[in-house]
Amino acid sequence: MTDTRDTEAQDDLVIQVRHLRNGFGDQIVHDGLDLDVRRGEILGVVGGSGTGKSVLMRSIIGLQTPIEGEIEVFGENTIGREETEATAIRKRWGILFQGGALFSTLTVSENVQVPLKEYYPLLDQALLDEIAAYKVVMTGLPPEAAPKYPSELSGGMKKRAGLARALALDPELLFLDEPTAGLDPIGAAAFDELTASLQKTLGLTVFLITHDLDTLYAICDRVAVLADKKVIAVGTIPELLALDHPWIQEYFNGPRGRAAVGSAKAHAEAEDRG
Ligand SMILES: Nc1ncnc2c1ncn2[C@@H]1O[C@H](COP(=O)(O)OP(=O)(O)OP(=O)(O)O)[C@@H](O)[C@H]1O
Repeated sequence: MTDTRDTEAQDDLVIQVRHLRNGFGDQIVHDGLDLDVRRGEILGVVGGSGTGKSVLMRSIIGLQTPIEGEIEVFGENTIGREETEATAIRKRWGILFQGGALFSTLTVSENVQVPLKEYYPLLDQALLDEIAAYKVVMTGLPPEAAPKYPSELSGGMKKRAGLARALALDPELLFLDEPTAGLDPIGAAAFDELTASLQKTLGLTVFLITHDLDTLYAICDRVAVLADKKVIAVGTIPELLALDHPWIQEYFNGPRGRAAVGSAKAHAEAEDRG
């Protein structure tokens, strides 16, 4: 995509977005947006409401056709692909949409089996049940949750069930759209820990849209900031804090930002004490 980038660094990029332009009618949401996501990182994506975080994710996963720009995932261009090629790429990622997006008429186990049946139609039912049971337990749900319907689950359990479905195909890349929204602080911290531990054990790359400062401090390797229709900065939180952009300063140094630093420090100290 860029001639100047050396091959090794490019191999290390799971997502590359260049010159992205998106809009709806007269409204331009992205204009000249660039973003790299590195293999094995948890990248937090932040920005004010309506800055186009979800539209960016939808563009990367092929649900939104950009007006202009290039997007590569796993080194493959994802825009305008033949359906069979697009399917091969889609198999390699999992998505947790805002709110979990579970099918309400299916049980948790059946929800997890949806992508398995779509991509592997010949798998027999016993194996499907077994894989679903494994994914359910892997996301910290009790095995008894598998035959339950979404309406019988708490908000946190629904998120975990959504995550189990996102992990159904053993993806390398995970998209999480506001995974802790609507969870109480304890549930949100537990979900963060789950994300971090799955990322480590499964070697995942994670694209994580969030408004949750605690999540950024607790588990994100780098943070990308969307503003002015672009990614205006990407880096670790200390790197971002060194910039004097007003939104970044207000976001990280406002009262909620300072509280998140305090809770991250307290958490680290508690871990040190064992
Ligand atoms: N299908 C659509 N049709 C028209 N406008 C849309 C559509 N999808 C998104 N938009 C507009 O694009 C802009 C960006 O939306 P998006 O949902 O990506 O924002 P966001 O940064 O994810 O916001 P939030 O943090 O509130 O979830 C908004 O102004 C939204 O109204």
